[in-house]
Amino acid sequence: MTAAPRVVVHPDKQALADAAAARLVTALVDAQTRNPEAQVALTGGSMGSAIIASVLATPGRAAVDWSRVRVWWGDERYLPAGDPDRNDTQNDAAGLSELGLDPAKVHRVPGPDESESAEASAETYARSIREHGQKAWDVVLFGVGPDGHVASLFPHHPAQRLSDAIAVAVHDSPKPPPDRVSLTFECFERSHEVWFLVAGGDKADAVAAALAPDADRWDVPAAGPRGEDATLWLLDADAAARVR
Ligand SMILES: O=C(O)[C@H](O)[C@@H](O)[C@H](O)[C@H](O)COP(=O)(O)O
Repeated sequence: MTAAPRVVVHPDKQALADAAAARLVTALVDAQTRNPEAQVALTGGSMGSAIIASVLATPGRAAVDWSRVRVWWGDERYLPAGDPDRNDTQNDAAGLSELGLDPAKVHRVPGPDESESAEASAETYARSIREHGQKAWDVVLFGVGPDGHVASLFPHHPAQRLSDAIAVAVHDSPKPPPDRVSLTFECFERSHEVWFLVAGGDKADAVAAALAPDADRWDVPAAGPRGEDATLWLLDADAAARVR
């Protein structure tokens, strides 16, 4: 069973980031009372970095034992380590490296400097998840593109359809760069909580389409992932403008 989507609207992007950060701190503390380690999948985009900056500014963050948090990414642009366009580089710049994480528990997707191909990278990443990624993610964060994409699963792109796999190489992405590695819908099914963080009027149509009762993830990938315990759409007022 998965949880039906619930919508939470905040006045603006900063309020959304701050509230999501407080929520994340609480979720990680909770997860650490259930299990030795909390497992979180981060996202790129401006919201992926905004939540990290807000976590850093939240006094409550000291309640989390950051050395017992395992960090993953839902997708990565297939670029060399440290490239400014990589999701992890942008998250690092937002303050990820200042949280006190154990670098051995920060699982980065190998780029072309560390793997022969996006396929090989996806395989290596999937292997790490099998080894260290417990039974389920505690929290998976997603940004949503104006086209309704999540992670690197794009509308009508064949990579969406891969089954029996944890991670997939994505080529010919409609958004640059063309080569990426993404977790699959199947992998995201193992999530306790799935949170979509969406701000801005340019996302209003995509949000409404994803939340429509007859939404199909082939057309609107953001309609796909759901958490077992919670599926939260954390929006600012502009992104929520067309939600009924
Ligand atoms: O891989 C990418 O090209 C981006 O990371 C992308 O997937 C981003 O997460 C969304 O477009 C939401 O972006 P915002 O958070 O800036 O709205």
